[in-house]
Amino acid sequence: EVLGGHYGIPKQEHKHTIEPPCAVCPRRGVCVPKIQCPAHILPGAYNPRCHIDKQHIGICCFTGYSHAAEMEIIPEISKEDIKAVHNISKQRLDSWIKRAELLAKSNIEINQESIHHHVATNKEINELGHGGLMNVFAAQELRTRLAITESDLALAFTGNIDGPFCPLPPTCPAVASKYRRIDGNCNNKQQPSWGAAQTGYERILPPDYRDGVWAFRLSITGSPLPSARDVSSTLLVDGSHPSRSHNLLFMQFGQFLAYDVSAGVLFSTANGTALSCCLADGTHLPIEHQHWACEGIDVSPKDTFYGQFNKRCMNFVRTQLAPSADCSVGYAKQMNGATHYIDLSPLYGSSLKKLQELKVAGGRLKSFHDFGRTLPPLTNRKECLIEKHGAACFDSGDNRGNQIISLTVMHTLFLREHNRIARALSLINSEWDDERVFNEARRIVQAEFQNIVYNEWLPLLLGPKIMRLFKMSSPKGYSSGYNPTVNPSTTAEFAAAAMRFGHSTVDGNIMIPQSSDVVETLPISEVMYQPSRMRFKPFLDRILIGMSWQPMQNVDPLISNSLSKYLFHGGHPYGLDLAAINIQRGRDYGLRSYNDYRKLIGLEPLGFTQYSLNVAKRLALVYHSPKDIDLWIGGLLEKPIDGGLVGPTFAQILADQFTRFKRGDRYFFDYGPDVNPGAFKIGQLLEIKKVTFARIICDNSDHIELENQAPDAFLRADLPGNEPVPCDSPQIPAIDLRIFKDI
Ligand code: HEM
Ligand SMILES: [Ca+2]
Repeated sequence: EVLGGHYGIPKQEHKHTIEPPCAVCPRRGVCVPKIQCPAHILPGAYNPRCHIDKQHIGICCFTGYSHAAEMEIIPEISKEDIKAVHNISKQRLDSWIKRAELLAKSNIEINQESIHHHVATNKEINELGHGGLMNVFAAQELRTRLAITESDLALAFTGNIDGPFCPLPPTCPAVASKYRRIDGNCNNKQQPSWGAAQTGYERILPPDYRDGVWAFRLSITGSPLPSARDVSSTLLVDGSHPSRSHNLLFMQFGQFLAYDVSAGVLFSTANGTALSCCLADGTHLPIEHQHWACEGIDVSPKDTFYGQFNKRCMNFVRTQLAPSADCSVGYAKQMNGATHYIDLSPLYGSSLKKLQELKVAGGRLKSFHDFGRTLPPLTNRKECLIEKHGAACFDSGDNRGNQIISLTVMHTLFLREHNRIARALSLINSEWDDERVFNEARRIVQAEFQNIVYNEWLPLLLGPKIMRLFKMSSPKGYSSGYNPTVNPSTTAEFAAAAMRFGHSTVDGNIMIPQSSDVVETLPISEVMYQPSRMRFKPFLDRILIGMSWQPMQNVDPLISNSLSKYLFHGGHPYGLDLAAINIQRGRDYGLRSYNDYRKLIGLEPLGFTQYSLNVAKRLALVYHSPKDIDLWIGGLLEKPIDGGLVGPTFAQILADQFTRFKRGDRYFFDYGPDVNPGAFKIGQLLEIKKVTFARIICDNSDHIELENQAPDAFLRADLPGNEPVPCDSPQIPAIDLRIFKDI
């Protein structure tokens, strides 16, 4: 094996002073898994052990579900202090913007390649982002003026401050709408902007920034961290470890889901075009020509791959910041351009403006009729790499929908599902107007999606034990567990590290069956931002069949070259390194080092020597100290937990997140009318709960070559018991839409 056998981590002996766990937590504490009570790692914290249920031990938590990052307020800051720093931050912002405008006009020859992986911005979003920046300036200024310590900053925000950058709270109707708002606002009654698009990521642990506010962290030794590219090229290798059970559809659904809940908005020029941090000759832009958001990744002249191309700089642009909803001053919080909720943002978008572009008459989504087949609408955005004749790029609620053709397939399936249901609803309820049809179809498809996430996909990721421990398994009918104090927002740790486990599951090739005995090997580097094969009639059926048979790759330190050397190469002999970008993104978001998260979940921190010899050598080659290891790297080096795909650290971060997405979402599909303004009638809910991903494929593929489908769509079709069956088999139950007749 490439990394010398067990790169994994030896089983940890628990060395607790064992006092018996409490039966009931004192002082009305709640018994939770450690990760849901980050306050337990604070010095002097008191959190006795307790029984979560018969099998699981947790800790008594007295801070509810609030996390370490938002516990107390720095008392000694006065209104006057704040006013003074506001003025300063306003000036600072003006000068930064001026500088950026000058840079945009300078005719220095920047590197144009591979700068299109990008979430769209517009004036309104950039304005909000300026609010976020002013917050950071104010925090930096306060820190130096008042000698606020880093640990104070980590714990505390100033209280509500009337600044020029406070976003207005959304106005919500007195009677909650039956339908989710497209931008995610008005879900939580007390905190109406929680989970909304363009708000900040939450955190599990406070950030680790050099200045406590926004600057990249340093090594524990005080020197800079190793280059993200060096870490990637030293610790990760290309290679194939196919999964014995999970197929490529599992991987592909994961990316679609990831983009629903997370879309880091990068800084851009004033008119929204992407920034470049590297020169045409492959070196970094001189400092005086760099935009403030540049953190171009250093590439060593001795780089095993990029060295031959004299490439010394890999483009990296920082994520924009969000002003805090409660209008307080503190460390930087990155901006999520999508709604944090699981609500199919990639299909419907996260703003009214986008939705209006996507909607058409009949309550349907705009589509492109390609000789009788429905595809997402074409777009004329210039993001598709090779603009040869007929080259297509598709529009959707998410600008990343063309990143890879198998992702475009997901968009196509759910677009067709929406239109299929809309059509059926308007037949059953002929008196409904378009708006009603659209909203009801959207509500149903969102519910189907959440059902697939929680009942099919997530159990296959985390295993039954964690599903139970975090109380995420669903009952037959309505479920309970809504908790208005739970912040549903995506965490920085989830978006910049744990959920990126998926990058390890990507295979460099997709197998496309051409006929019963010929299979085409399609390198994914040929279908990034090049989805035009979608227009080839039998392609959709073929790739769906291919992905259901083909194993995904295991979660381990093996990353396909197509991601780590050729990402978005666009015809050049090299592309970007997604692994290096993941590491750099973690530092951009102030993620703490891996060992801090181990401590958080109750595991011993690791030293180099606790890894296998080979891995230890490589780790020591790049990192100055085991306390420097980046979270994404540390997570990939862990051995998967029993019954799950990822190691314990990622598993806990993911589980914490998916509990928030459920407990913090008043519109969660299987909550009853007691909490959910859009609750389904029980009979309707039972129909929706029948819908599996296999059903979505059966109802929305072309049936040119796909007639049979494996019932467990995320498991390999060659697994015993999962043999493909005809689409009308009772093993792939269908929803009876007649139950949605409004009488
Ligand atoms: C199939 C090929 C894939 C490609 C080409 C791809 C590419 C990318 C790129 C370019 C980014 C932006 C990186 C950055 O600037 O920070 C990204 C982010 C991300 N990816 Fe992937 N990815 C793929 C698959 C997956 C899968 C399978 C998953 C999860 C199961 C996943 C999860 C994520 C997450 C959570 C982010 C962060 C999104 C954000 O917050 O903006 N990706 N990916
Ligand atoms: Ca969403």
